[in-house]
Amino acid sequence: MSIRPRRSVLYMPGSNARAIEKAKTLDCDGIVIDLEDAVAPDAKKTAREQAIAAVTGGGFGGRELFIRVNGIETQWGFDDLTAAVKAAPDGIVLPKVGSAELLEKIGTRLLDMGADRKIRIWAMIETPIAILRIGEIASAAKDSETRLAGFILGTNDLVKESYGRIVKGRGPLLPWIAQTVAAARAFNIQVLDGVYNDIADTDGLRAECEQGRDFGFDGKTLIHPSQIETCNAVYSPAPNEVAEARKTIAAFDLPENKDKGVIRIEGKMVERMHADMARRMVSIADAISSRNP
Ligand SMILES: CC(C)(COP(=O)(O)OP(=O)(O)OC[C@H]1O[C@@H](n2cnc3c(N)ncnc32)[C@H](O)[C@@H]1OP(=O)(O)O)[C@@H](O)C(=O)NCCC(=O)NCCSC(=O)C[C@H](O)C(=O)O
Ligand SMILES: [Mg+2]
Repeated sequence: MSIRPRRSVLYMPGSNARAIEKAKTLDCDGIVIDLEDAVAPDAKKTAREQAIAAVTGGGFGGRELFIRVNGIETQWGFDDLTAAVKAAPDGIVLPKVGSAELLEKIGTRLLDMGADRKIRIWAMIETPIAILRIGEIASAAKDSETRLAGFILGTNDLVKESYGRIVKGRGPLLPWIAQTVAAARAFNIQVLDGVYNDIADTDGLRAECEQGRDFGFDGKTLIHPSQIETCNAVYSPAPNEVAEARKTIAAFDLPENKDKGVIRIEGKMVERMHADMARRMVSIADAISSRNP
């Protein structure tokens, strides 16, 4: 089982050259250079040029590199996509995806452009229509030409579009969060949680990271370097959890347990599915410790 850590994925505006440069030194697993909502209309062209120069220039080590383009229907979308394809980041993030057809259309366009096969597509789930069609959108991953690798939740836009409010604990969003994670898992794609806007509130960030982790997210998107440490800590399996996982795997590997579906370890019932969960946890822990930032 090979897993790439995506505990912490930091956004930065493509227009902010200092932030892009600083990202090369930060302990995050991924970086999203944003051309969309964090960039004012007058700065769109500069942001695109800076994003492309940064990706092409490299220097980001093992951090996964994403460019978030403007929606393809906007005046900037097509030029952003064309430029991103040339720069060839690991992922292109599409904002406000509302249908599987859009992903198919983008997939065809990437093929026509001769885009490097390594470029994956990440769909932002941030509109009510995306929530209503979440299973259908995730099912686009069955068609490899869509290159759909994962979902990124856009909680700011979701709250805006639903006329809701951002509240501690995210009560109003929980059904949508659950739907998004379930759809991603059903079609075997990754899923990253939305951002936490209150940069100074470390306790609130920790609570939200824990909530997202417990829902099953692979990691969280972030907006400020100060959020990385907390997020990495929450999304890294704890040493005692990893030790327990290794014990579970070893127990099922014993010859006497080879044909058993369930065993008792230190007083607890453990089934083979727990061994599968343990293997996943160990893979994540190994991937984190062997990563090269
Ligand atoms: C939110 C900010 C505008 C705050 O900026 P500022 O007050 O200037 O930050 P600091 O002075 O605290 O910065 C300290 C140093 O850290 C660097 N920095 C700051 N932010 C970043 C960053 N995101 N990436 C890399 N480096 C960063 C500063 O350059 C300072 O460094 P130094 O010069 O060495 O002192 C700002 O943090 C920011 O712009 N954040 C990202 C905003 C963004 O990209 N938003 C888009 C995605 S959020 C979203 O909406 C998701 C989704 O679509 C949804 O709908 O929910
Ligand atoms: Mg958004």
